[in-house]
Amino acid sequence: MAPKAVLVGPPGAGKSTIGRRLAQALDLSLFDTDVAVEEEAGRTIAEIFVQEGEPAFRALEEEIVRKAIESHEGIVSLGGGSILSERTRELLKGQTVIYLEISVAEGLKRTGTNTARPLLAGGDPRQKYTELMRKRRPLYREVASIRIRTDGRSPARVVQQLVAKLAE
Ligand SMILES: Nc1ncnc2c1ncn2[C@@H]1O[C@H](COP(=O)(O)OP(=O)(O)O)[C@@H](O)[C@H]1O
Ligand SMILES: O=C(O)C1=C[C@@H](OP(=O)(O)O)[C@@H](O)[C@H](O)C1
Ligand SMILES: [Mg+2]
Repeated sequence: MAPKAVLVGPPGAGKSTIGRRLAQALDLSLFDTDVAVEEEAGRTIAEIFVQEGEPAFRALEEEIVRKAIESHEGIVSLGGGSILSERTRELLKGQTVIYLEISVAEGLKRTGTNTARPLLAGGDPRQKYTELMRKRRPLYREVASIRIRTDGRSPARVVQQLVAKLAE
């Protein structure tokens, strides 16, 4: 069985927040791959990055994402960088994939004070986020079957629109 929907997008787009609320609205369960990675590793994502490096994190993430896409029947929220994996992009073909779009300015506001995302830590966050979007925007678009802008829209409004789109 396939998930009802898989959420993708950059850090701060709302994959975890919207995923939780969308699952509630549809009476489904949420599988958040970041949470599963931390449970599997017994450490936080920040700790995995520091202790083992990003490639080790990506390998674990790819495995957890595969299991989620192959077996979770509810809503799946992916980590922002999951789509960097070609194998994951292949698995997403034919799935209902929602790309939560967000501007760099709004993405920075939403992630700004949170230190849990090692990829945005250190250096100039605006430059990092801009560069991240330059690389990833084509990949988010490639895997998406539904795109929704989240700037200036409350989570409740985003969920309302997604429920309508999923019923089409
Ligand atoms: N549509 C929205 N409008 C305003 N704030 C939002 C919205 N979606 C998410 N947020 C806030 O942005 C932050 C990051 O959201 P999160 O769901 O963790 O994003 P992601 O999982 O995509 O990185 C949280 O503080 C959340 O409350
Ligand atoms: O964009 C990324 O590469 C990452 C995003 C994070 O998830 P969120 O997108 O939920 O913040 C988390 O998987 C990790 O810190 C790496
Ligand atoms: Mg998240």
